[in-house]
Amino acid sequence: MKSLSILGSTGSIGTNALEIVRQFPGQFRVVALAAKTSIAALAGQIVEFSPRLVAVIDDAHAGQLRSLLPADVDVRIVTGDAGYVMAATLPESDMVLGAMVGAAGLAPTLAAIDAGKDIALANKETLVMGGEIVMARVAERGVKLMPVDSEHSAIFQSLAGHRHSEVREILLTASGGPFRQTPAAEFAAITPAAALRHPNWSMGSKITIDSATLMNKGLEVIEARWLFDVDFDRIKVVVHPQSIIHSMVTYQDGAVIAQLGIPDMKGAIAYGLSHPDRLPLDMPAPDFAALGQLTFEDPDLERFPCLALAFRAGEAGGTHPAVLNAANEIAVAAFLEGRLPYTGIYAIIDQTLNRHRAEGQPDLEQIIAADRWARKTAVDLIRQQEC
Ligand SMILES: NC(=O)C1=CN([C@@H]2O[C@H](COP(=O)(O)OP(=O)(O)OC[C@H]3O[C@@H](n4cnc5c(N)ncnc54)[C@H](OP(=O)(O)O)[C@@H]3O)[C@@H](O)[C@H]2O)C=CC1
Ligand SMILES: CC(=O)[C@@H](O)[C@H](O)COP(=O)(O)O
Ligand SMILES: [Mn+2]
Repeated sequence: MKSLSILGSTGSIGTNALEIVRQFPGQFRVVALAAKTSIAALAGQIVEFSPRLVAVIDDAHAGQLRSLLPADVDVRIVTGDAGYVMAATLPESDMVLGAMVGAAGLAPTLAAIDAGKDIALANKETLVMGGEIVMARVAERGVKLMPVDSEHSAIFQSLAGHRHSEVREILLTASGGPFRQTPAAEFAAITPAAALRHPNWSMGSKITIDSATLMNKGLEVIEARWLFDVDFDRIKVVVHPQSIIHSMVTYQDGAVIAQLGIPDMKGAIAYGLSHPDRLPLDMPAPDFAALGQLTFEDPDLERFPCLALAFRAGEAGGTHPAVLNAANEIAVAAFLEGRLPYTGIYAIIDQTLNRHRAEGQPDLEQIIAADRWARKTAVDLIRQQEC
């Protein structure tokens, strides 16, 4: 029986993870949950899964949560950054699923590693911001870090049983998003509703917008660089609109090993939680005859410049990736609120990066300072455009 802390339990990854726990009650139990403000959903999860501890954003939401729970429910409710760290480091917990969205995932993930927990990591922003520090701490503490992001789970599976020294390159597949075939002239008029219609995956709103700009793939390139210790010049992106091949590894003899499956995150989440076992999921394999064909194309960096920007920030290193990530979070939120056009997402990140004075080999404090600076800079830039 594995005891889990699920950070981001009310989100897309979190609820899929709880569905797996529901299906395999003999394998997993939930000891801690964390969310931000989705209090009604969290109350339902507490009643169903009986965690010992739950973390929410602040005292007001803790009060709301307590008022929704039946009087006989015995759960400790904690709040804020310290509360998220408590959920991540609970002594009873064996593994922490990092499924918060955004930079908020970094501190609890590091705390969990320091506490000796195994990690199943969906929160790619953690590795974009602090990949070098995170991987060093994983090695120091000797904990397991399982990738949950579908491409990285596929790469992990495609690397198994092979020598790192024999890898030629990593091939990250990208769906291309909802605007793969949209002419650039139409980009300025793209609405949040259109950008939220991902062709293949059902996900939270931030990552769905990232998929629509191809920033998601850029963040994943940086994530792969740290997870698999491969330089940027050996990570390639290939657009594969069917999202059946989740990613591939090319070896020095030209052989390509891939992992395939239908686009359903329960596969990657279950593998991350249960490795080295494979759970008997109620999950169909792809029907290849029905699919007919799997197709591939190069990404169009002219129409999707966020991907090139992420490669540049990754290669520049230091605090650049944290700045890229923070400016992207601010710009995506502004786009979703209707305060920034789709094309403004790239513009704001680019302008923020251009103003950044980078730290070469940053420690955690410097990364957090760069994140704060980039948020403020991006907010100011968006305000100036609104005037
Ligand atoms: N969805 C997917 O299929 C995939 C997601 N990922 C990655 O997994 C992570 C989660 O994505 P997804 O599940 O789609 O996101 P969602 O937006 O669906 O869920 C986010 C979760 O994080 C919580 N949360 C948000 N902000 C904070 C905060 N500041 N502090 C604490 N908790 C917070 C939310 O709580 P509340 O509900 O209360 O707001 C919610 O539980 C992201 O990093 C994403 O890139 C990677 C691959 C696939
Ligand atoms: C499911 C998952 O892992 C997402 O990150 C997915 O990859 C998004 O699809 P895109 O390839 O469109 O970014
Ligand atoms: Mn992915």
